[in-house]
Amino acid sequence: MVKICCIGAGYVGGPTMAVIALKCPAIEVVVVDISFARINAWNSDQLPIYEPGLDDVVKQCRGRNLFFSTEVEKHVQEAEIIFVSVNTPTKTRGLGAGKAADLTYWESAARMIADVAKSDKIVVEKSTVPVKTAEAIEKILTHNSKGINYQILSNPEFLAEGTAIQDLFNPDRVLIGGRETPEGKKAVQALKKVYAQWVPEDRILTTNLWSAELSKLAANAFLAQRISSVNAISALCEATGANIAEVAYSVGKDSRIGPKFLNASVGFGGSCFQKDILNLVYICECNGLPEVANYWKQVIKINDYQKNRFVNRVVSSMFNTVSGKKIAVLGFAFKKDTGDTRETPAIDVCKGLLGDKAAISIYDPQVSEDQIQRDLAMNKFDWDHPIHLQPLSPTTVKQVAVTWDAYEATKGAHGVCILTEWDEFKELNYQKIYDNMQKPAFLFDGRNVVDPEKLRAIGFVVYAIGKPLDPWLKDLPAVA
Ligand SMILES: NC(=O)C1=CN([C@@H]2O[C@H](COP(=O)(O)OP(=O)(O)OC[C@H]3O[C@@H](n4cnc5c(N)ncnc54)[C@H](O)[C@@H]3O)[C@@H](O)[C@H]2O)C=CC1
Ligand SMILES: O=C(O)[C@H]1O[C@H](OP(=O)(O)OP(=O)(O)OC[C@H]2O[C@@H](n3ccc(=O)[nH]c3=O)[C@H](O)[C@@H]2O)[C@H](O)[C@@H](O)[C@@H]1O
Repeated sequence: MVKICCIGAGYVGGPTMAVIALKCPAIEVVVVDISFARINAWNSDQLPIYEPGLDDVVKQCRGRNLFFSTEVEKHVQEAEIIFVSVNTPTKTRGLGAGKAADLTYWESAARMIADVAKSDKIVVEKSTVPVKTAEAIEKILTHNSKGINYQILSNPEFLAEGTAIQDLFNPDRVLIGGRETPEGKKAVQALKKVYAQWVPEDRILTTNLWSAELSKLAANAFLAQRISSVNAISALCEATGANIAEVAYSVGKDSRIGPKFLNASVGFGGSCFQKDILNLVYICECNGLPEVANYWKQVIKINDYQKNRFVNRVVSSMFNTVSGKKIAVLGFAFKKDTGDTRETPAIDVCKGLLGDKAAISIYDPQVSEDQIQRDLAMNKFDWDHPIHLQPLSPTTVKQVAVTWDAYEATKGAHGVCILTEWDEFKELNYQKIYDNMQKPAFLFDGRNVVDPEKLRAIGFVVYAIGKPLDPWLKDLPAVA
């Protein structure tokens, strides 16, 4: 039986390996992690991440050919193929701080593999890494190889959270990069054989190592760029009376542009877009390409601008101060159908409102109070380090309350901010919410989930990203 080991039982390692185990019953898959809490959760009925369809897949194969363990070295030693899916945070100190990828966790995984291996291994980069990382990993592995043959492959992951299982079952493409030597080609074929169990052959792309590594960074940069592009246009819509929904629809109808990823929002979040673009920017700078670096940097700048613009709209609409006012925040996750809050725009919006001394009441169907308090207390980029290295009981932010009900969160509030596009927010009884709020009652829709006209008919003052402005806001100065 072929044995696969995956180092890192996170959002990528867990679901990816569960799907490999499901689709390849003849392969034994062990997912290992240094976090006992994470592995315990993977072995329980309460999985450590919320992902539609994941419970089902895990239930079908856990204990059969899918295992979760903290015995990292044992399983690394036994495996023929080792996926490495550990964190690759943005560096917070030293050379490249605030931009470059911190490869500490990757390096320690590679050194551990070199220390314990007793047979030939295929080592697969599953984490998103800078171009040329494979070269560094190769050096670590072969420096003291004891005659062991290592082949490094780049097999970046393209799943999106909230649709991970669907994406893994039916990927647009699987990308495998390897060395162009006979041994390299053999390793590529071995990994291709795994995916070919369920992915049509024409969707399995094989390239050289550097193309595979760079394609992942480029794909995320292109996706994020679309959001910043539509968000930039949303600001112009508000200034001119155009409607971003109509503009995005008309633009997306061009088959060369396409309709996806054109939803204007309060800004993109998630663990990767910002991190990967910063990483790309750093790589461009290191390669003497400042113009290219600045081009991509602008995608991040517009995203920050969009989040600031939203906070400024809230504060300026409410008589230029939210001090002591209750603001309800509906949605804290970075997108719907996930409990993940990494780099969620809600963090920046809440911090902005707290900076103006608002009292915030937050409701999200999948995010716990503990997580929200951690997020609001944590320094930038600190979240992307293994959980056991993060402070256990962070200081709680006193002006923040977390509720488990949207009606409770909005009761007595002066304003409501919708920051995640959860489906249930479309179905709320907004008349009831309005009746229980302070007047004038403000609603700021950062995800365009409500119909502004219907809410205005109830009596709300409504701001919706990129939509024609409420008469209330029209006379206020443009904000940026
Ligand atoms: N979250 C996502 O949707 C996607 C993430 N990626 C990339 O995949 C990589 C992992 O991301 P996530 O799964 O979201 O991170 P994560 O933080 O959920 O999981 C990483 C896991 O690795 C473990 N770990 C760290 N160092 C270790 C070591 N030396 N030995 C054993 N375990 C170790 C941590 O304890 C943690 O559980 C990143 O490079 C990310 O950019 C790529 C595509 C999608
Ligand atoms: O490398 C990664 O981590 C992954 O990053 C993204 O996946 P993810 O961050 O999980 O979620 P997305 O659906 O891409 O959404 C990212 C952010 O953009 C926002 N978004 C998305 C689309 C849109 O039209 N408008 C918009 O504001 C979302 O609300 C969310 O905050 C990519 O879509 C995946 O292909 C990639 O594998």
